Amino acid sequence: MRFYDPLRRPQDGCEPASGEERMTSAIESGLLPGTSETRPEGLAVGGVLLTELARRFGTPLFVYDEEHLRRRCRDAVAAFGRDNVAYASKAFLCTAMARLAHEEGLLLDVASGGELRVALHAGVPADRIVLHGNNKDAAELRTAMSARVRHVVVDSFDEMDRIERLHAEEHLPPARIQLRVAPGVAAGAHEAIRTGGNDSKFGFGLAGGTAAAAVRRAAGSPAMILEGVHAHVGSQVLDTAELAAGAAAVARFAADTRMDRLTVGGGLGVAYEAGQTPPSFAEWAARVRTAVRDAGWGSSVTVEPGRSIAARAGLTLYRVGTIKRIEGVRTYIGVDGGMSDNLRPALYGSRYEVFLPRSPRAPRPMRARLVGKHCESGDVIVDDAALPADVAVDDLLATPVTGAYGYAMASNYNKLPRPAVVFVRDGRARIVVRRETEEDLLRLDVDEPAGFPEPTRTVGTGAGAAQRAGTA
Ligand SMILES: Cc1ncc(COP(=O)(O)O)c(C=O)c1O
Ligand SMILES: N[C@@H](CCCC[NH3+])C(=O)O
Repeated sequence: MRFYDPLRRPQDGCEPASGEERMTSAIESGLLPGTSETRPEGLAVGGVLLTELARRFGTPLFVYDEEHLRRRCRDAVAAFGRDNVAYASKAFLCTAMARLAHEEGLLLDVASGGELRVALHAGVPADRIVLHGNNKDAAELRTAMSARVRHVVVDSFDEMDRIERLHAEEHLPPARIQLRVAPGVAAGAHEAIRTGGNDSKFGFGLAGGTAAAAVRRAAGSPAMILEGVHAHVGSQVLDTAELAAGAAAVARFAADTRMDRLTVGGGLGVAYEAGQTPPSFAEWAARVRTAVRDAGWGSSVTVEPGRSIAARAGLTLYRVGTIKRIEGVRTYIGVDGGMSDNLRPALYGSRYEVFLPRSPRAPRPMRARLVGKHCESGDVIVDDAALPADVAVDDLLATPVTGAYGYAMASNYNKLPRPAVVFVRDGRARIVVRRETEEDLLRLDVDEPAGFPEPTRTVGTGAGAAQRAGTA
């Protein structure tokens, strides 16, 4: 399996936009959040000027258009039906986001104990939460079973062992489960985000009868109430036929094994560059419905969109700090964030656009490489950025469509504090995740003189043991 090839950078499943499309202004690009508007002073989202947000909250800054998020949630529910949409919170999660998705009638898909904790903290009822993970530990399962989450999506026989132990030894209630199946169909913009093939760490393979064996085991266990099957083929999929193929494979299995429920995962792709047109929720729903019906499934289908809910609702604001022109080579524009707030270009070769919020209608004839401030040449945010010609040091820049897997995958590389996240709506901005401080960066450090192993705890004899114990 080959993931990242810097010499042959894959994109997000789309052809790169043509030269002409890359000239389009921010407003014409179709990439901005839904409530974006131009004012004489520049671009406003949610009724608030981006320049004003940067002034008040600093940069880098994640800005989410709350109305856009809500509209996407509603569109998804309209396409698939109430109780048939779970927001895949791995795309972007904080307390406010969990609450928003719940208020809009979505279930919440969480993929770890940490995500589960945030969802419960936000007040999302356990019976609206579905727990995923290819290697859930006993603590995660304990929390989920005690809280009685809607479903634990069981991924392996080892996980079944743990669930049975928790039920038998700690008398936890039986878990309502779905079985995650690897349908033998993989899709997605990059090898690293394709999940549904036979060669996958996720789920019970349909191939070789493993999934059928999992059904038999779960059905016979007092610790599990088997309610359905689940499959997810991959992420950033722009061809709904691929999503439908995965859905059909698992639908056939669900029908054959007489399941009550069928979940076909997320994966719907979004546009990252001007000129790209991703499918709508309605198109996805129509395609999947036909496919599962043809495969013999007569009931409703649940989906788990993450990216397609959150991506376009969010953008990142950066401040330009350096501009380096190398005659005959290229121009580098350095900003105050980088791969610690957007890992996707480095990880998947993903492509983005960049705009100047002070002039959202300006054409973008200039070419430059937008880079971050990390100690790494691969710290590229936009490899071949199109920008207005007058971009200067201290300018504010915006990269749209960073609402999914941006903040979610942020790190403290080079000890950069993670940015703040604000929601904007009706002319008001509210911080939903505060900016980390340098104090936060020290919070987990332990600075005590005593080390391990302690000199008195010598194990075994001889010089080697004494050396290991620190007494030599
Ligand atoms: C099980 C599962 N459901 C849902 C999603 C969400 O995918 P996306 O953000 O592509 O919609 C993922 C991630 O790919 C996933 O693994
Ligand atoms: N992190 C990936 C998506 C992973 C999907 C989760 N299963 C991305 O940014 O594209």
